[in-house]
Amino acid sequence: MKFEQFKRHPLTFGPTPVEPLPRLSAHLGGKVEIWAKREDCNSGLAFGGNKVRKLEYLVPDALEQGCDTLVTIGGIQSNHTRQVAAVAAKLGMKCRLVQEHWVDWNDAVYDRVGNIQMSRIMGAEVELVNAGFDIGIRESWENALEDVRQRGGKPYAIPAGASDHKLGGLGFVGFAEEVRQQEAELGFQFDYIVVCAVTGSTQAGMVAGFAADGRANRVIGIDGSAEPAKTRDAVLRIARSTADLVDLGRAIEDEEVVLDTRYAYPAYGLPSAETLAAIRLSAQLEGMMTDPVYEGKSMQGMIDMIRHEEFPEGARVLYAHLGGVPAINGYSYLFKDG
Ligand SMILES: Cc1ncc(COP(=O)(O)O)c(CNC2(C(=O)O)CC2)c1O
Repeated sequence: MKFEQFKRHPLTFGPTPVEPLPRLSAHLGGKVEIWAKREDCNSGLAFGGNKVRKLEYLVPDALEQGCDTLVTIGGIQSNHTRQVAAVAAKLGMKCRLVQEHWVDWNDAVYDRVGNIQMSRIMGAEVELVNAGFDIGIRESWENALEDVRQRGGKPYAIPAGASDHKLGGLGFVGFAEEVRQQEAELGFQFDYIVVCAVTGSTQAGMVAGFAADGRANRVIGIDGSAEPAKTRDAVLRIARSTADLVDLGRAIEDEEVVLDTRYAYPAYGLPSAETLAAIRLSAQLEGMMTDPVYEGKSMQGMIDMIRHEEFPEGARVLYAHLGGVPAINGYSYLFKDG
């Protein structure tokens, strides 16, 4: 089916803005022109983010099935679970969130601020589970689905990051379509798109979407999982299934998935000194906030690649800002001195 034929339930304000980052570009030598596409400003639903764009294509399925409860999973400071809670509130549906201990981080307020705080305020049923990081299908999530059924509810199953779902890549096929329209208005094409990848369907949707004009391998994924084999497998699998779904007309080749594994250290959810430096640089030069878990690492990667001249001179690089800033409140100690 053509992408345009898929049902979309509007949850975003419309096409997300693209803006130049001239001060950051100049600070890094002025040889690469950096732009940002602001998925972090895509919706009024509890600060929005990349998952709201994905959920626009899952919601019609949930409504058609007559589901009454959105059920999903993430870490304690999951942006994804917060966005699902917001969408459930907006739709008048119940929400069950499984929040596992994905990050070995002991900030005093880590489980009381930011994303999980908002999810609770929005009325989600938040269940803390003592299990470690894994982007795969979890028993805790399957138990939650069954518990909702046992209580007479009709759950809609949303896996981590809304990624391992038949419709999970569609939102970011739409991202690619939007970029093409914006490029036509701007009068040029972006040479590269830089995006953080963890559960995979954001990059996967972009790969499938940009494959339409031969740019699949211009989507530079920056691994944030620190388990890159799992993330890469997910991106490739979801890109291939999404390409089939939208009748791309060809298979996505393995080498069309570009995932840079250099920047996820020391672990998922834990920033390095270089991540913190990237967060501060973007904030102080462009007033653009990023986060210690996801966008701080993709910003770190983009900055490092530019400093090492890994992009050709004159390249236009589009940085996909996917949201994530609410989690920064759980890392307050790291910024106590600015
Ligand atoms: C702000 C932000 N930026 C990038 C990503 C990575 O996206 P994918 O999971 O689609 O690869 C997330 C994901 N977050 C997860 C979550 O539980 O919040 C799915 C892991 C994100 O929240």
